[in-house]
Formats: sequence, C-alpha cells, structure tokens
Amino acid sequence: MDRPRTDIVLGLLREPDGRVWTEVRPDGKHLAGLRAFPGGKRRAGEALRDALARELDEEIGIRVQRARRVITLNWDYPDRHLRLIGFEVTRWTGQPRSAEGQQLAAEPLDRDARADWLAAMPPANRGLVNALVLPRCLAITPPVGADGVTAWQAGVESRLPSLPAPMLVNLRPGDAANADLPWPALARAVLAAGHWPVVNPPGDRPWPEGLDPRVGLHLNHARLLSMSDHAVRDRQARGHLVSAAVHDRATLERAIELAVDLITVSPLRETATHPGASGMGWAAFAGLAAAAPMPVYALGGVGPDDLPRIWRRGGFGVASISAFW
Ligand SMILES: Nc1nc2c([nH]c(=O)n2[C@@H]2O[C@H](COP(=O)(O)OP(=O)(O)OP(=O)(O)O)[C@@H](O)[C@H]2O)c(=O)[nH]1
Repeated sequence: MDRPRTDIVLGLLREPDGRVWTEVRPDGKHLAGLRAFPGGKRRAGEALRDALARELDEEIGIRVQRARRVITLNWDYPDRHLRLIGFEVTRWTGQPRSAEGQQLAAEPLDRDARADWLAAMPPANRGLVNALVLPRCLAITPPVGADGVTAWQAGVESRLPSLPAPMLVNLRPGDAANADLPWPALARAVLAAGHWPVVNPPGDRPWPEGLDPRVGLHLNHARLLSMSDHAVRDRQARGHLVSAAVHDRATLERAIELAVDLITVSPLRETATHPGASGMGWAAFAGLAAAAPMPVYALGGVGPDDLPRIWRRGGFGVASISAFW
C-alpha cells in the first residue's frame, strides 16, 4: 500500500580492505542495542546526498567524497513507515568517530561474514547488507540437453573459470532433468572457480540437504508458492542465501513475506528460451523494483550492458543465460 514515508539516508562506509562501519543504536533510540549503519532522517526540502553528507558529518564526523546509491527499500515498523536509502561510501575525509556517544566499529563484510552481520542487525537491514556483498551479475546455466546430466555438468564446469569472477551462478538444470543432480559436486566446482553457487532443482523438487552454507538456494515459481516460511527461515539461519523468481505483484508479495535475499524479475523482454512470453517492459520492472526490499536482478533479454539502465529503474543487477553462457 502507498503511504507517506520518512526518508532515511544511510552511509555504508567501506574501507579499502573491505571492512564496513557500523554503530550500536544508543539506549533510548528506536532499535536500541542493535547494529546499524550511520545515517538518519532527510529534512524537508533537502536533497538525498546533502542529507547523507550532513548526517555523516554530524554523527561520525566525516566528509563524504564518493558515494553511490546501492539500494532503496520501504520498511514498515508498527509505528513508522520508512524508506531506507543506502549509499555505499568509498571515499571520505576524516576518521569516523563517535560524535553522539554511540559505539562505532569497522568489521569485515563479505559472503562468509554475511550471516553474522544479519543476525546483529534489524531485519530491515537485510537488503542493505546483501547489497554490499552480492555481485551485480547472475549467470543462469542453460538447461540439461539431450546428451544428459553428465554432459551438462561437464559443460557447466568448463565454462566456470572463464566467467568474470565473482558472479552468482544459478545451477538450473531445467524441468526436463528428472535424474538426481550431483549438487554438492556442482556447488564445489562453482566455489572453486571463485563464484557463488545457487542451486535450483527442477520443478517442485525440494532443496538438497547438507550443502555447504556458502551455497545459495533458489525458489523457482513452484517452490516460491509451496515452501513454508519456516523452511526458508531455517535455511537462512544456517547461512544460506535464498533467491526467488518474481514475475508479478503476487509473486513479489510472497518473496517479501519470505524475506528472501534477492529476486530475479522476469521476463523483462522476450527471449530465445521463452519465445512468445512477452516482456513486462521497463515501467513494470521499475514498479516491482520500487516495492522490493531486496536486491532486484532484471532477467529476460538483458545483459551486463544494460546495467546502467537497470540501476536507473531501481534494479540492482542483471541475470541471464545467454549473456554468460
Ligand atoms: N541509522 C539507522 N537507522 C536505521 C537503520 N535500520 C533501520 O531500520 N533504521 C531506522 O531508521 C530510523 C533512523 O532514523 P534516526 O536514527 O534519525 O531516527 P531516530 O528515531 O533513531 O532518532 P531521532 O530520535 O533523533 O529522530 C529509525 O527508525 C531506525 O530504527 C540503520 O541501519 N541505521
């Protein structure tokens, strides 16, 4: 539902060694005791970047020199409706220091630290943390062909080293694959090539058990509708990234209920693999992206060259089979 929202600008300050600054919310404030990013409310009439500069100067005593908007998300608390606007800040002058008595620290944030960060932060911050660790490109494998699973696996594994790292790699054998898939071996090959694997079993098959927590799990349309909230939370608590395929408002609502970590939104345009499925177009994509509190990957007839356009429409990254395979 559209409602008036308070804009909150947040600085995601990243040091050259990959550490990111956070503060502990002081006693007496909303979300006291939780880790949060420095920032605060935009004032009436203030430009977002001016608000960011002011907040970071007032709160941690730095002057912003380079900042890039990475994610914008709506979040409803019982008593307030917020729009959190996250800027990745990679250059500033001054040493971050606590100007308001809050505890400040810079700690490593990467794929392996992600789960600990999420546990220490408010649920609203999941999208912000993910926007700091996720790659912009998501390669989806072509489906298993007539020559079977073994040939498919060999084809996937031979391509991995030449994909520009790091990428998300959605291991999607397609619905025609009815044999058991060698998920642990496939995931290991993706990890060994420096990428981030996401397993995507055919149809409504369940996710495989016992995978390395660095392996992500994908909700295709069938699983998005059938998987319980509990099952998804349980996997996320074990450290797995969870992605979901969104096609319209209803599937987006389900992905939001499940608090998934990222979504693909498709089809943007008609593609060779889904001929006849007309694309939703940029306006519909932008509408879904604006309502999504997680990083959004455009999928369907788009490739890495479209990234600037995707960013202008509120998306985060690009997903494709043909652009990467
Ligand atoms: N600074 C900050 N605020 C966050 C984060 N995540 C999140 O949901 N918020 C919420 O966004 C709002 C931030 O506004 P604020 O810090 O200026 O406001 P406040 O109510 O704490 O302080 P105030 O009493 O000075 O108005 C709070 O409701 C806070 O709980 C985060 O990572 N950093």
